[in-house]
Amino acid sequence: MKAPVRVTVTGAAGQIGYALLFRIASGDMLGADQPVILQLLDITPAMEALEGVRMELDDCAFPLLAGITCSDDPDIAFKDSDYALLVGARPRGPGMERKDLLEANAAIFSVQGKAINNHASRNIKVLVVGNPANTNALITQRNAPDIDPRNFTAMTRLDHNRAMSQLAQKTGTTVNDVTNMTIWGNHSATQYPDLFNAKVQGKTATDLIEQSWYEEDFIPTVQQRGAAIIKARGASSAASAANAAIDHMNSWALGTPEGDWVSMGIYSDGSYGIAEGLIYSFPCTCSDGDWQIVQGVSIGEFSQTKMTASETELTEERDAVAHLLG
Ligand SMILES: NC(=O)c1ccc[n+]([C@@H]2O[C@H](COP(=O)([O-])OP(=O)(O)OC[C@H]3O[C@@H](n4cnc5c(N)ncnc54)[C@H](O)[C@@H]3O)[C@@H](O)[C@H]2O)c1
Ligand SMILES: O=C(O)C[C@H](O)C(=O)O
Repeated sequence: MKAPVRVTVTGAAGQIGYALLFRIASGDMLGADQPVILQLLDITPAMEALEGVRMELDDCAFPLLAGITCSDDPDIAFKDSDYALLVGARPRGPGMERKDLLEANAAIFSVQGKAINNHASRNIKVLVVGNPANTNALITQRNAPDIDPRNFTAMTRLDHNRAMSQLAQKTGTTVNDVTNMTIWGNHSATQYPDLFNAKVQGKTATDLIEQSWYEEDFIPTVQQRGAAIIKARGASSAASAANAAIDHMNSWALGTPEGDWVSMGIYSDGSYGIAEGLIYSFPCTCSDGDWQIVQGVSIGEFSQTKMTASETELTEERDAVAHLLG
């Protein structure tokens, strides 16, 4: 058996937390041979509810669960942490865009970035789920200057998975037939799901569908899926968000399959002309616990316009939180 790793989850008493913790503890995220110590963070008024979640985790008798701590202090929750899932943040309600949460949530991530910088493992892998995820990841990264910026990522895997399902349904196939999906940009309504490079049973997706469906149905459906779920459920996505967080960390830690890639919001190195230092979603392969941006993906005029629009939005979000960027 491997030595246990420390996994911090913030917002652990919330609805995504409830769908996430049991899957981490059962081995879905880091593998069936990797014990975990859960370090759970929430705010002081949520401590009693968090204690209830801890009791339920105990009651599952997970063989891989080597310990649980619950705290309202980020300095304790991030101590020696190897993996961190930053979920704790306010969700949006009907009629809001995710960037409307910036003011309410941004301060959380500057505090947590500092705690990570001061207390976490130098190799920590951080996934930001709390919205607006890309810019919150940027704030976290900029407040942790002693840690490699590559270790800070934002979740666009839910959008990636949504796009795969929509394409599979349209082409009468299953998600097992869909590869090379890419979400470019921000986890927002400007995100760009790219079907020019996606494949269904090895064939280019855009050869199998009409351009009108792509532009008028597929892209808006993927872009607006979060809002559609809020409208239908009266609460934002939780189980599918937790599932995507598991997928993101699993790919990063254990690798992506040969010939395929995943979408990750990562620190831009200037690839595809995207401003360096933004947290932007790119196609990525992962191996040996590290990610690489897939190079040489073909970008036509249609794609370029949409990729730039999302980059512009991220630049605006970054400028709006300049005071928190360390
Ligand atoms: N990136 C994505 O794809 C994606 C998908 C779904 C939801 N989200 C976002 O995830 C976030 C959480 O959603 P939820 O449905 O679990 O919300 P929720 O309200 O059910 O839970 C949020 C939890 O965070 C806690 N919290 C608040 N401030 C905190 C702080 N400073 N430190 C630690 N914990 C804190 C709250 O007490 C609560 O327990 C929201 O911002 C939501 O918009 C992102
Ligand atoms: O849409 C939201 O606000 C929640 C989440 O980001 C989602 O995409 O489901």
